[in-house]
Amino acid sequence: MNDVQLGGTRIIPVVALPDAGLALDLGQALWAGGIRTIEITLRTPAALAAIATLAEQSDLLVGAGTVLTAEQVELAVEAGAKYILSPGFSSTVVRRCQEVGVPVIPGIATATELQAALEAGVTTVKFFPAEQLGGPAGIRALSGPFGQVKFVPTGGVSLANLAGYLAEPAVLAVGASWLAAPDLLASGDFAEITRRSTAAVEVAAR
Ligand SMILES: O=C[C@H](O)COP(=O)(O)O
Ligand SMILES: CC(=O)C(=O)O
Repeated sequence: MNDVQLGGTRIIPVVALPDAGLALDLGQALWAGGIRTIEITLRTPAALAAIATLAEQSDLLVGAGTVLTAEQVELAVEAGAKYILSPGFSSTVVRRCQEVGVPVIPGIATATELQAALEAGVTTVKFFPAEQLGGPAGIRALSGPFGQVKFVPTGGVSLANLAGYLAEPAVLAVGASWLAAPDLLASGDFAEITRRSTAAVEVAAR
């Protein structure tokens, strides 16, 4: 269920897209930089249309983020999302994903939430907000009692600290917004999105 193939690069750009018309240019810019997956957050009205566009017209593995309700699970999957992410843990969201048969990566911030996720049958979780929760050391600490869990740290991950996260054996991939930052999307600076992607993929390949 949770064996999401995160495109090999272990880097998930987390994107709040202001306009679905940007989706294809964004997808191409990320792909050119070696990125193979994307998390489109349901934080903007453009999100579902952007998911549909990228699912149909790009080779990126498209995930839907900030999924907070069972209805949003359905809408995201209908639009073409191949995996679902949430900032926190909701047994309702997880159950709907399991019923629909789509991999889900819920967020956790504590050992208690992680136990709830395990009880719900989830073994891959988002660690959010990662930097504020202690970064790689926080993940290492949770990995002691929860050795079977894979983490997707998100929140405060940057080019500067990326290598430290990826060096953790329990880290499946990281999520981060700096690759396709809001100011780059607003100004249409897709070349910079490719540059940032290339730099991140280079670090991940080391
Ligand atoms: O809401 C936060 C995003 O999910 C990712 O965090 P970030 O902007 O610190 O990379
Ligand atoms: C926090 C995050 O990445 C999400 O909203 O899914």
